[in-house]
Amino acid sequence: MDHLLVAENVSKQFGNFTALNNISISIPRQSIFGLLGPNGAGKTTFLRIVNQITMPDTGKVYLDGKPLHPDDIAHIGYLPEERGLYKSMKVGEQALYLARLKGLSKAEAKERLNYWFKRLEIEGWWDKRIQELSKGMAQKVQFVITVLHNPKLLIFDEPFSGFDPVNANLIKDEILHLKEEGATILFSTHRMESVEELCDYIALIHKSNKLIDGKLTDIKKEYKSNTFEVGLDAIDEVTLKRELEDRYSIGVAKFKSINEDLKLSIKLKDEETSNELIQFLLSRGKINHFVEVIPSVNDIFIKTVTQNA
Ligand SMILES: Nc1ncnc2c1ncn2[C@@H]1O[C@H](COP(=O)(O)OP(=O)(O)OP(=O)(O)O)[C@@H](O)[C@H]1O
Repeated sequence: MDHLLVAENVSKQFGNFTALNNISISIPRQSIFGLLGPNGAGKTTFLRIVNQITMPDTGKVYLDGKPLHPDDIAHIGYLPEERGLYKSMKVGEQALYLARLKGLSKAEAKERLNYWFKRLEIEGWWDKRIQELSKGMAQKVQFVITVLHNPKLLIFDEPFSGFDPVNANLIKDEILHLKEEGATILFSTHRMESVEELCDYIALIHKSNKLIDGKLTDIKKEYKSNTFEVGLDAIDEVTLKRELEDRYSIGVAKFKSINEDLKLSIKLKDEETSNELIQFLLSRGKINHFVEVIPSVNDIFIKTVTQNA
């Protein structure tokens, strides 16, 4: 597979404390990669290494097949966790200044800023001072500055923190759009619903070690347990429950439905198929609901972290 970013065996100590222990992560080109982990797991440390703010003690990072080089900063857009803009400067003035630092000519910077300000509906903010902006407003400006030079790699540390649901959705759509346009995106987040909606790949870091890594759909397949939620109007509930208990491991399902029916979660053995279960249920009543239980990223996160406490 074609990877834009490859980190190999990256480790980082702060004094006696190991912040990252032998972390290897590969990010396919034009994909969205979510870096997950509890507070203090090492996510920001990893992102700072990729941005060459922190140097790893051991290990290597490659961009486009070549070891990271200071000039690569031109190809990377980084939205850091601590949002820093000069409070007394005006929004437009500051955006132009930062765009120039990224190597854009004044005319080009203006054109791109106009485009992005319009796109994010913040045209009216050009002459406001940063100190007049709310946290979410300042973050929108910083998002624009991060993506302005069309970097091939975008790195967002908690891009949604501080945003209301409308703006969080707007930024989510922009991230998807940037991917469509060719960017590769690495971001850290604690918002599991954003991971579900955005990520093609994830890695979970816990206590400086990587515990999970891969394609999100593959990880979900690995964590699912051949369990189905069933809702049915049974002809004879008591007999059916007994029959099911003899064959499968069953529990009470928690899904909501408008029917006053029997709601069960039914775990099949590895070799059994859903068709066999449906076949069995067909003659026992009317099936109103039949869905495989797919673990959420939240479930996978909690299970993995608590098992490795
Ligand atoms: N400059 C530093 N000096 C000493 N310790 C540090 C430094 N930077 C990070 N650490 C430690 O490394 C660990 C990992 O921190 P990091 O910020 O990478 O975690 P994180 O996964 O981003 O956490 P969060 O989800 O809370 O943002 C923490 O225990 C932190 O205290």
